[in-house]
Amino acid sequence: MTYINIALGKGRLVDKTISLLKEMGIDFCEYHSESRKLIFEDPKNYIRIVLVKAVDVPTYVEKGAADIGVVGKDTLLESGANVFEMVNLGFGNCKFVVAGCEQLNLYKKKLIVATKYPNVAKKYFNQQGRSIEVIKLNGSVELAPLVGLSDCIVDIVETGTTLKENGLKILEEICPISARLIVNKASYKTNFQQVNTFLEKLQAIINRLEVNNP
Ligand SMILES: Nc1ncnc2c1ncn2[C@@H]1O[C@H](COP(=O)(O)OP(=O)(O)OP(=O)(O)O)[C@@H](O)[C@H]1O
Ligand SMILES: O=P(O)(O)OC[C@H]1O[C@H](OP(=O)(O)OP(=O)(O)O)[C@H](O)[C@@H]1O
Repeated sequence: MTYINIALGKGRLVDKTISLLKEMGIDFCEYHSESRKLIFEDPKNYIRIVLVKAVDVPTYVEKGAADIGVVGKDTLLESGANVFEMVNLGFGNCKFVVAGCEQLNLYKKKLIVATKYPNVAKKYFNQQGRSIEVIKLNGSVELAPLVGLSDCIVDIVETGTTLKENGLKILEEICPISARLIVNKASYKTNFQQVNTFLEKLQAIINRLEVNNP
């Protein structure tokens, strides 16, 4: 048996992922949320987790540094990584939207869009034949239209609190988002049995949780 390496983004998705793994009988006894350690192992189950920046999860998996990754659909779409997307984990639910001031004309000639997700934004507008100028930001994106940096934003919305507190509205919905389990293409072939057993166990737990929590 070899270890299965799982890349997890340090951040919002980590606790739910570790709880889900625990339901599967996989336990990283040394792990706690304040730890600065980046690798944890469950030697009984041959599972190792590596904690990376959320945006880097697709890279670790595509390049084979991890066999499996847990990543938001937003990050996955933006990365365009060449990986297998295998399971919708059903948490980390939010949605991609275009947001701005209520009276904004989204069809104005040169729309300036601020976003952490330039590829997603370009694809969405270009598919509709609308050309945009993208300004790439790394956070606090809601600020951009308020200070005249952009006309609107493409970002994720969960509760809507950030938009509301900054006087912005959802103008268009792009697509729903949730956490996804991704698999390296080579690992899926060369280590099929071990990876597939893991996926089957995981799917069974997700099905059970859905039945108990519809
Ligand atoms: N407000 C939110 N509500 C629900 N899910 C969210 C929210 N923000 C992000 N997510 C989901 O959780 C994933 C991980 O978010 P997290 O904040 O940990 O990383 P990040 O967005 O890359 O942030 P950072 O730049 O701080 O590392 C996102 O890719 C998205 O799928
Ligand atoms: O609808 P809400 O529940 O308010 O959540 C949405 C906010 O959460 C994310 O930001 P994050 O907290 O990751 O901060 P960031 O500005 O650094 O991206 C996202 O970019 C929104 O700003």
